[in-house]
Formats: sequence, C-alpha cells, structure tokens
Amino acid sequence: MIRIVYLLVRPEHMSPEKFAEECRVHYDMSHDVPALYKYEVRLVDREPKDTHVPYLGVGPFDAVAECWFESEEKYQEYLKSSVRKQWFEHGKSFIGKLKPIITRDVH
Ligand SMILES: C[C@]1(CC(=O)O)C=CC(=O)O1
Repeated sequence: MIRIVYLLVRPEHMSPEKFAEECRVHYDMSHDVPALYKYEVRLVDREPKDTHVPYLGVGPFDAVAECWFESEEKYQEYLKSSVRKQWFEHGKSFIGKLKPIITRDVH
C-alpha cells in the first residue's frame, strides 16, 4: 500500500471554521476520485511541545490528511484522472500550504 501523508496549513485569510467546513467538503469529494483507496483528513486539535525526545519545532498545522493507494499502477491511474484534477482544484481553494510525505511500510 502506498500512503501519502499531508500536513496542511489553512490560508491566512481563512477562519478555522471555514477551513474545517472545506475539509469536510474535500473528504466528501474524495469518494468520487478513481483509484483512491482511502482518504482521511483530520483537524489538528493541539500540538504539545512537552515531548520526551527533542522537540521538532515546525508548523503550526491546521490538518493532517492521508491518501492510500493499493499499488503504483493505481496511483498512476489516480494522477491521470480528471476527477482527481478537479478535486485538487478544490484543494487549491482551501489549502494555504501543504507538505506531502510519501511513506513506505516498515515491514
Ligand atoms: C490529497 C490532497 C489533494 C489536494 O491538494 O487537494 C492533498 C491534501 C489533501 O487534503 O488533499
């Protein structure tokens, strides 16, 4: 499984409430995106700094999202999809900054 994690920052001009509303819209739209096995988006509730190892001072972030793809072929199908391109256009309307992190399984 290919999983891409995203750190999202809302646009400076957008309220947290509006950002949350757009995240819900984005999640609903994700169900129509071909070859996207699963999509999740979660709002950041808080970012504690009292870590037991040295703290990584990045952010703040407003949401964390993740996409799952069953294979590289499915990921390529997703990238080619016009529905996915429309979905990304909605993303442009409510995501101020984005950091994608492509992950792989430990095992
Ligand atoms: C997968 C994607 C696509 C986009 O930028 O709208 C990236 C982050 C997110 O929440 O959705």
